[in-house]
Amino acid sequence: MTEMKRIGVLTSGGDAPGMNAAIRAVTRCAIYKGLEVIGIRRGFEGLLEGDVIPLTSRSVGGIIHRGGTVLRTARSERFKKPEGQVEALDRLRELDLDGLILIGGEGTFKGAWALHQRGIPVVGIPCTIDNDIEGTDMTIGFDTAVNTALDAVRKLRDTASSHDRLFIIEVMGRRCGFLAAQVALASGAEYVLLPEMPFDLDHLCKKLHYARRQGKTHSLIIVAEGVMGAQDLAAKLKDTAGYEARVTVLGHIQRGGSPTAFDATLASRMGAHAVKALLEGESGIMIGSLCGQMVTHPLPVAWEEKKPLSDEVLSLMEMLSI
Ligand SMILES: Nc1ncnc2c1ncn2[C@@H]1O[C@H](COP(=O)(O)OP(=O)(O)O)[C@@H](O)[C@H]1O
Ligand SMILES: O=P(O)(O)OC[C@H]1O[C@](O)(COP(=O)(O)O)[C@@H](O)[C@@H]1O
Ligand SMILES: [Mg+2]
Repeated sequence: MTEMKRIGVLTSGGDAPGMNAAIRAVTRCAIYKGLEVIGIRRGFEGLLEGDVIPLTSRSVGGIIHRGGTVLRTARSERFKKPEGQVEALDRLRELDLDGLILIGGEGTFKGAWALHQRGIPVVGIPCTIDNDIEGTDMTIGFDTAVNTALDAVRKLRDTASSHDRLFIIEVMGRRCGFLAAQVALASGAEYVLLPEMPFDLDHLCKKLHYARRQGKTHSLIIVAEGVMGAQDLAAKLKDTAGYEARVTVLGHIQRGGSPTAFDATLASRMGAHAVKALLEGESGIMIGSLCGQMVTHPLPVAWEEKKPLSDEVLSLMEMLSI
């Protein structure tokens, strides 16, 4: 095992609130343990270009509460190819880095695994508003995104109830519905459409008819972007059952803003645990938080096992939306 002297840290994939808190925790814990820290800008793309900056305790000051990522982020097609990975290896050697901490989602972890297999010690910190990573109850950024979307949905409920209207609200989630399900439950929406479940227009129309018969004068439908666009859903409801719906697409607003206390805390704990794991000689692993405890798993856990939606949450939605 090489003695760790100098490590790198990068953020990659979609940004998420709490990325800065994680960068700060990694940097300060590493410096506390006597390491030098190099920040790599714009994820794998910046790594390929050698776009780096030394990080100090002071340079990561004043960022714990800020959304986005001071290191910036990117999605890099070049790095996905073996030639890109070999090039990245050369850059890492030139930079004289003994290990790398990668903050991002499932795609970032696949990239981290490629580097691990090529002999670079890596540790992944799960950070995405999608919460679609197995091995951790929560990813950094998810709680903030839920609260941001919830705040918007509550405002829409005000106007929906004042005008006796049906609203369709589209939230992020191309392949997973954690955000949609949690926002729907917490906002008291009548219906939620998730990528994990088959779309059933007939069932939706029946629920809306039933709601009206029960005396409900307004309804909220949450749809994850991966199921279909909110406009398309509104058109289907109009064509099939004559429903007039107002549409709101929350979009990238869900990715910004200050991290909640939960996310800033999770990011700080995961950042510290990542440095500890790297110093203990671990590699090819991700940090997780299970039942409040910091844990580690091999990186492939993140994509080989699909994180299931909670049946309890789904059946509760069904019960509470009558
Ligand atoms: N299979 C893969 N092999 C190597 N690198 C990958 C792979 N998948 C994704 N990546 C790298 O990770 C980056 C971030 O992944 P992406 O899926 O965009 O975001 P996230 O990490 O948030 O899920 C990609 O742009 C790419 O450079
Ligand atoms: O910002 P982009 O590139 O349009 O990507 C949008 C996607 O990124 C996310 O916000 C976050 O996904 P990742 O964390 O996997 O990058 C998804 O919810 C959304 O589908
Ligand atoms: Mg992802």
